[in-house]
Amino acid sequence: MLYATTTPAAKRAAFRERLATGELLSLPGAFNPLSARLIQDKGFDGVYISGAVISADLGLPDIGLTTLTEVATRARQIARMTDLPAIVDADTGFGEPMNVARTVQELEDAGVAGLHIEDQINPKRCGHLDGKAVVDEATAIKRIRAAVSGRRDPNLLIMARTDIRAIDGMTAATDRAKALVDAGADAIFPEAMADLAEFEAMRAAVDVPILANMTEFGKSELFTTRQLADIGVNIVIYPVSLLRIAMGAAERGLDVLRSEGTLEPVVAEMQHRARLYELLDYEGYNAFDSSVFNFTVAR
Ligand SMILES: C[C@](O)(C(=O)O)[C@H](CC(=O)O)C(=O)O
Ligand SMILES: [Mg+2]
Repeated sequence: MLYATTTPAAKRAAFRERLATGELLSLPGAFNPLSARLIQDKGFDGVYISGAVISADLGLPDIGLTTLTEVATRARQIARMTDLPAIVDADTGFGEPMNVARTVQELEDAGVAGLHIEDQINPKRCGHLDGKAVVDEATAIKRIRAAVSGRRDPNLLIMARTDIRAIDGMTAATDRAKALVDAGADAIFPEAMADLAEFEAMRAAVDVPILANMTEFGKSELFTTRQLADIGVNIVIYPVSLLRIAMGAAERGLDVLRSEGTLEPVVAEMQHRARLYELLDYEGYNAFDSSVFNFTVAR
């Protein structure tokens, strides 16, 4: 009932323990708090909170228009609804190194288990678009150092994302990743890897956990969890997938309503009211309610 009961500190500690096993942890992107519950119910290891989804949800493109306040608010709403650890996309950290440190504290207060800061210039753009640019190594390092110094819970996972592969190639990407690990990054998110061999090269270059971004319609092929686990990837995210699935279904439903004047043909595809109530734990609220109202006080 209400929010999940696992504390942010416990989620962070549990996430660190799971990561230390070396197994592949699978994190679908929650496009709202309710979908975080579904992700937990289906037995995934964590939830991802995507910057692209937060932007799209507001009707905006993913080009650095969202504010720290918007991202932290959404992260808090999603993270508190699940016992799973949540990893949030902090884009470029919302400013200069001092701002990055504050971003980390705000997101830590929002209850996430980890976050990633990328090395794109401001304003950033989706990592799978062409025409990106990255900052120099010294600036990228400053962002990660600032992030690490901002954190108060040592278990908050600070992940460095590098977008340099699409600009300067794979050697630049492994060099940048090593420098970011030396700067204190707990994990590496190598953006827009072209194939499995590139993930393998990244795996060989650093000895911290690495993340694979299995976003659809992007620069990477969609590898299976088996393929990614076999080469030692530690975290896989499906950042925008649930939003794409839901929006695809919504579009098809609206077309049916428009053409047939009824949604009857698509009712079977809808989540049933009973299932929604199960996810929302109506039962729990009923029990709470009756315990309040059936309460008798001895005089
Ligand atoms: C992971 C990502 O940063 C996100 O915001 O979810 C995006 C995903 C996408 O646009 O498909 C990205 O830059 O890869
Ligand atoms: Mg993003």
